[in-house]
Amino acid sequence: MVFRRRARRMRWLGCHRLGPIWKALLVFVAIAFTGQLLGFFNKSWMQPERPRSVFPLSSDDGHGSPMGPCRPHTHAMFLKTHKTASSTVLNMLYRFGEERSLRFALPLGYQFGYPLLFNAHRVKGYRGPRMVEFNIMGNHMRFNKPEVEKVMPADTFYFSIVRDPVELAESSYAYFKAVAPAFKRAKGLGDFANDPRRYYDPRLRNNHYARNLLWFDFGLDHNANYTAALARRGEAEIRKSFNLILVSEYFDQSMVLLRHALCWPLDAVVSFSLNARQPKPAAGGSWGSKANLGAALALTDDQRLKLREWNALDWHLYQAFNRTFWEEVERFGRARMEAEVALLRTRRDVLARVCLRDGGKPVEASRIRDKTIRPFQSGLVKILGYELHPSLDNSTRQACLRMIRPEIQYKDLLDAQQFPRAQPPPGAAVAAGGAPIRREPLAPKIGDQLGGNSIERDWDGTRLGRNVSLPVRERDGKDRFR
Ligand SMILES: Nc1ncnc2c1ncn2[C@@H]1O[C@H](COP(=O)(O)OS(=O)(=O)O)[C@@H](OP(=O)(O)O)[C@H]1O
Repeated sequence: MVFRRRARRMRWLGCHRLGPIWKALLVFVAIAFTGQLLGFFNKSWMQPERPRSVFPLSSDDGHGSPMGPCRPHTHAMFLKTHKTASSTVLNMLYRFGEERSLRFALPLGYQFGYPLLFNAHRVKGYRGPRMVEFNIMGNHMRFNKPEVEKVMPADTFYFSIVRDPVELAESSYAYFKAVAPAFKRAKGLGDFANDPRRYYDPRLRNNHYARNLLWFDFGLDHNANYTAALARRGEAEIRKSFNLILVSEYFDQSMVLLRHALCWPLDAVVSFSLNARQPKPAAGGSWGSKANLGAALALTDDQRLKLREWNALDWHLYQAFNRTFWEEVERFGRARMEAEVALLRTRRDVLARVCLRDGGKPVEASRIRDKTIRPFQSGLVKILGYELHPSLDNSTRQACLRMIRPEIQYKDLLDAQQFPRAQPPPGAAVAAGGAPIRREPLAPKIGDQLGGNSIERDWDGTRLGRNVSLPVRERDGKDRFR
């Protein structure tokens, strides 16, 4: 009976008359249609003639909710605060700008003279106040608005990101243990939290990593004694300068707000977490050959409270901007936010399946076969990166590579694109994306103590120069002048 009905239906559809070629065609159309729905084959992924990105260039890429008639912002300044997921945000800016051939305000080394206050002359290619149109600025700096304004256009969108200071302290301790004297001397973060003043000398270079790091990055005095009035003044100053402050703990919601503020397509804010630490080992385990780092980072509730007090200025900022953030979400609409976050996560899952090996899990640098995409390593813990799926076609590979290329390598690539005449001679190391880079990121050599180092160096040891002759580090690690 059932079979008879099915046979009748097939006859009605005319399938019995279809030859094998028509059947194959039908199957192909069905696959292509499903692919479209899932976003695998949007226009940019299908065009083989030149490497394209996963991101179509309109503000409405068909994946997110429609953006309406707004025009995408192309003047953006991101204050890259430390240990706040800022490398993940910077990667989005890099991708967005690279795909649209926007001009980046790039540092001579890898940071804008950090930890000194920002100065416009730190920007490669700067020729005087607003002489050159820069679109995007986002490398680490200690914020200094009047100098930034010399570089960026008047209609620039300013934004930054904050994180709970206790989580931030943990990340900072793990990463800067070897360079911040206050951390170096303590047995562990708990030990430091018990009595920070015992370890902390405000005169020593790099100790800013150990106290009110957000406050410091925003250009404020991080050693000032906390008072409510001072904290409110600092907060007000930041509010005057910035259009939006994101919150690391609510990264996806932050991306939705950012995308709407900038009128950017959904794909521009879909990302894989970069610069993540290897997770803490289970009790009794150890991290590699080093001491038990799990114990070094363990904190009691009391120690967490003490860290909050020690970083009281940052705690104030975090609370204030967290409140504002949720007010923004309220204005945006809670239900609308939930729907957009769900879309963003679905899209990230799809891209992870397409792009990444091991189901998209981040892996230790040493396991990444392509050495040119290994992330920079620092401190006590292993910083994780990604491996690309081995069987990607060229254009898909280029698009995926953009999403996982570590910060240092990406900066080198953009630098080479913006200053093509300054390329190193043939034979220098070439990154996966075609850019010359150092073979492997070098260990950081941050200047020791105040006044102890006459040659000015960036955080990673790069010797800094002026715009006239620019030092580059070649594959052999020697500085040469371009
Ligand atoms: N998407 C997303 N959401 C939440 N958290 C994220 C995300 N991406 C990166 N991270 C975490 O951010 C920490 C690294 O921060 P930064 O990239 O700012 O570090 S750095 O200052 O540039 O070295 C680092 O934190 P820890 O793992 O606690 O060290 C990353 O895991």
